[in-house]
Amino acid sequence: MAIIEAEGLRKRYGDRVVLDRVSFSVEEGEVFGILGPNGAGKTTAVECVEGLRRQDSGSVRVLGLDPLRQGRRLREHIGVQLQHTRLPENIKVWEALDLYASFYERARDWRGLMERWGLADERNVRFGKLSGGQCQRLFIALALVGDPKVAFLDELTTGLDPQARRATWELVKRVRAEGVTVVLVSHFMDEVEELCDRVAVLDRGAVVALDSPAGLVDGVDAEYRMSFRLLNGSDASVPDAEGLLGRLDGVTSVSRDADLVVVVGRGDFTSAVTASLARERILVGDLRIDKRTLDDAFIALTGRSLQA
Ligand SMILES: Nc1ncnc2c1ncn2[C@@H]1O[C@H](COP(=O)(O)OP(=O)(O)OP(=O)(O)O)[C@@H](O)[C@H]1O
Repeated sequence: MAIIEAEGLRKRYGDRVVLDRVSFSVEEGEVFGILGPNGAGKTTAVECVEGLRRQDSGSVRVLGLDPLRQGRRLREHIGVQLQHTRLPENIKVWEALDLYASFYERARDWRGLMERWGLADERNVRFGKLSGGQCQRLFIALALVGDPKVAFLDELTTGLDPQARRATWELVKRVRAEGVTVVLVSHFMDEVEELCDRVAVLDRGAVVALDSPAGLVDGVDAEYRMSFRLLNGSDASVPDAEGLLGRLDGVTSVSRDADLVVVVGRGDFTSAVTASLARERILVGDLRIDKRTLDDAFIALTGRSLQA
């Protein structure tokens, strides 16, 4: 069942089109990613869905409610961690949880939440003294204090060190395991690959693809590479590996440095290469095929790297 339906969202700031007919739906129980480079319109899209910004046109339904006209009712059922959430430096962990719980009619027992999210030892620590990872744990706990059906997590791991990022990923998995649908806004490929069931790729305000991470990788005809070493003896018998392999279907380039051959291509070119090597009785070792990644898919979709 779709828990969120966004249809044809458009938004401009002055002359600048920030969302251009953005549509997606989120199924109950999934982790849905919105992926794109800085400025792609991710936060704008998600804040229209949350009812925090007003789209110029297009419609949104979250849990069957219109976020603009039924915002108060909706906010009882959603949890939001905004991209730039800050709390007063002096507020203690327990005070923040108590405060947020007061915003909801049917809040969860925040003491249990504090235990569950590993914050019990920090209950009296002031916000300004928390580490990056502890802050994220607190923000997730705050997003869950109203016992939401959907949690929106925007750029959750930006600025965290690798260890804290991984720990935060485990928290997101736990949120999902508790039955909460998660909308995760991110500009990190690895995060989306690890956590999301489906992803909308946003580029310059438009959804350029929407699929599972694996589906996105398989769906685009991105180049990838294989490499191998010509084993002793075969080198002399294959003076023209470039010519032999370069003619195969899907191969776009072949380069050779002494006994190391690198073949770049598309589609199922690796089968053609291995079959051709076998036919010519060319022995190879150190065979490596570099997996296509979501980053390759992103480059194929948008013409640029997300990580740049
Ligand atoms: N209130 C506003 N007024 C004018 N321009 C805005 C406003 N909010 C956002 N923008 C512009 O709209 C574009 C999209 O911003 P948005 O924050 O939605 O992108 P994003 O994909 O979430 O990027 P980031 O990851 O950097 O937050 C950006 O160019 C931004 O400068």
